[in-house]
Amino acid sequence: MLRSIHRWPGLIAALLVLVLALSGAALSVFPALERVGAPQAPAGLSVAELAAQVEAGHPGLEQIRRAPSGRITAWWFDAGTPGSAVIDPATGADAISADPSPVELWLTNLHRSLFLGDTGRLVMAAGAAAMAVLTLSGAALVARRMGGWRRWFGRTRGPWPGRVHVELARFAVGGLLLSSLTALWMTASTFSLLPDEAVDPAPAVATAGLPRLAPTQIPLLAETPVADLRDLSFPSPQDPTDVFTLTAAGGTALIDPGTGTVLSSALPSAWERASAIVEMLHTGRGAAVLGLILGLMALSVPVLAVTGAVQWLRTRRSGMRLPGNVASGSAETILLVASEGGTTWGFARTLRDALAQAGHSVHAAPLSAFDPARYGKAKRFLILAATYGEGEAPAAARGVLARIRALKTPPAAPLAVLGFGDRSFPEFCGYAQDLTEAARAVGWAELMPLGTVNRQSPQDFARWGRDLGDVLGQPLDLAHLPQVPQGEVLRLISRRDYGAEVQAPAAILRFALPQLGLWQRLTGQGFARFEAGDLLGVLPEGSDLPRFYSLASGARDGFVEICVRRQPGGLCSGQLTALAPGATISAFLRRNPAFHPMRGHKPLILVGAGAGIAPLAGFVRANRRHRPVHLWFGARTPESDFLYEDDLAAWRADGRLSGLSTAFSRAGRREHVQDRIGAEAAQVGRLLAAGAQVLVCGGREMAAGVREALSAILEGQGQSLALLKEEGRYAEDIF
Ligand SMILES: Cc1cc2nc3c(=O)[nH]c(=O)nc-3n(C[C@H](O)[C@H](O)[C@H](O)COP(=O)(O)O)c2cc1C
Repeated sequence: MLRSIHRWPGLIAALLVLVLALSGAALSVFPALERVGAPQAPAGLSVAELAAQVEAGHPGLEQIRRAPSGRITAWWFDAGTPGSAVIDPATGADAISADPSPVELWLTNLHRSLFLGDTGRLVMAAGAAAMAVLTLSGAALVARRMGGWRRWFGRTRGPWPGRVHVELARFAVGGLLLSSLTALWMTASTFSLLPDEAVDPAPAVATAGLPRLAPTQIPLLAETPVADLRDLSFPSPQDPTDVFTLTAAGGTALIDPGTGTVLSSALPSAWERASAIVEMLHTGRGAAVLGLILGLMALSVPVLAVTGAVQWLRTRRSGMRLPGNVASGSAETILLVASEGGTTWGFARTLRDALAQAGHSVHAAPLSAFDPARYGKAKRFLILAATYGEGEAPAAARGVLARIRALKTPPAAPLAVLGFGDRSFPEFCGYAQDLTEAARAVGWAELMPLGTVNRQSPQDFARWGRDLGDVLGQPLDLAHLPQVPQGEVLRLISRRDYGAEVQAPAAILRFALPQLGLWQRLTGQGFARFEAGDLLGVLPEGSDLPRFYSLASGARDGFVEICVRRQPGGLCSGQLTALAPGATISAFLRRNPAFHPMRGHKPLILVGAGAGIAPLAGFVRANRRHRPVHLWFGARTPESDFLYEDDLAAWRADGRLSGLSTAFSRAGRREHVQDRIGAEAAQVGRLLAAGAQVLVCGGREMAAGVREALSAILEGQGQSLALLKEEGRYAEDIF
């Protein structure tokens, strides 16, 4: 609910709020410039002295006004010609032109009304209202995410768009709320919806009709310091009944020009005073530093808009929306989902529907939104969690384990965890296991022992559903039809074959990028945005289960490239390695953020064997900034299966690859890549000491050997692989 309140005004009024924020930020500079540029009155100068000095230079003086910045402007009528200037109060002489800056006028018109008069003012007021709703709902969402208002400035976790959004929001929210609420007040004032009009003094009774006194002879003008002055109007020489009108901090007075006596006066009402304060807070006129701070905060709005939109698109893309969700505070079953590719959300939907049909109220949410304080009516927690990397959390759920481990009191309602994984990975459902152990460690009661679903098996899921039904005391039929991801057609443009002579047939397959729609380009969906190391899901003919291949190219390369080793009896690898140029396949993209080089210029140690070179070759190809990259590559013989041999030589020559070490198991020294790493331990050690990140891709045995070789080197440096992993400096992509 709160999220919808935040999302919809944000999406609908985004442009309006952006115009308001950016023009407001630009306008905030003017009061500061005026404050710095305006000649200030010397201390103790009275209004009478100032008026006398200005009148000496401009006998036809009509009005003097002092702005909150201290800037004094005078208007006069000289020989039938009107004139005006900013006055230097120290001398009474003209200082600079009183004409407002055309840029400021243009910006003010844009900011107030989009140049559309009253209609524009109402539109901008709607923008300000949207901004107020956004800031209030945003503040509540930040507090919820951080685990309460008291942890407002706590550490943020999770994927970057959400993190940047929260980091910025918590600093800017106060200023944005102040700006939007004061804008609404000022609009109400403009449309006379507030009783804040200036209280005029009662009309003056007749003046004495005597000749006008000099300003210095008028007691009230002599007593009033310039610092209190707002406005002083002079009586018209042609009208003997006209008076001096002085508006100062304390109110407005009408003064008989012939006697200097106050004929009538009025104090400003509380509303008028409040409106003056609101105007000062909004415009920064009279509070230039505050204005600049508010302007800076307004500059966060474009970043908030972009990160908010990216987050929204990501959520949509990963299917994290189950319509008809019950609010977190009223649901009895809390269903939390940790997913990277989105398929677990399909299972969550089936489970939610079955539970709802059985009469349960279910709140489904991403696991990253887990917050024990929010589930007032919870009777049970169900966590569906996929596993990535090497037994790790999907990117969106990173940090949740630490939050569970830090719980002082576990939720009262018991927990069941269902892991989604693939038995071909060494850490089958490793993340679900970690969640179960963390929950047990903090004393969170178990509703059911850990369940697992291998390769999205509907049978495994149905079996777990029956067990859950037994615990709930009512049958639960979970008939889930896994959704086959929508593939796009990729056409093969070239292939390079290797390894047939050494019984390790493999091919580098290069496909043309599919045609992209405008929406895909704008949102970065599908093949619009990918990097080497991401995964290509290929749907083989005759199976609904996709097979994943690491990408050897990024979108910037302009093609989609993978390496495929033909597995004996392998359905997908058999079909792929039989493709002729011009043939097509159906495939989709899956991001794999756990296996990307970290940003920066620290060295990369790339280790791969056979077809495992694919993502590593992609990293080298993308290394246009020439960070130090050293590749250790293993194959059988240099003649048969040295994949990318020519490309590697070219990248070595142009500086994208700084070092290449090869290991051939059936030629020369007859060694494996891990042996080469051991033999070159000194160089590996130097790179590790320089902060290198290690990325390993290949078979399981090779990865185990590499781990062992690296551990030996790290031990010598007082380091460990576990430490490296913790710092995000070691990642594997194993098949
Ligand atoms: C790059 C990658 C790494 C994976 N790592 C593991 C793993 O270490 N252990 C495991 O059991 N499953 C692993 N899996 C399998 C996924 O957990 C499994 O396919 C899951 O159903 C995906 O759910 P999702 O689509 O909701 O993210 C991995 C899958 C991919 C694509």
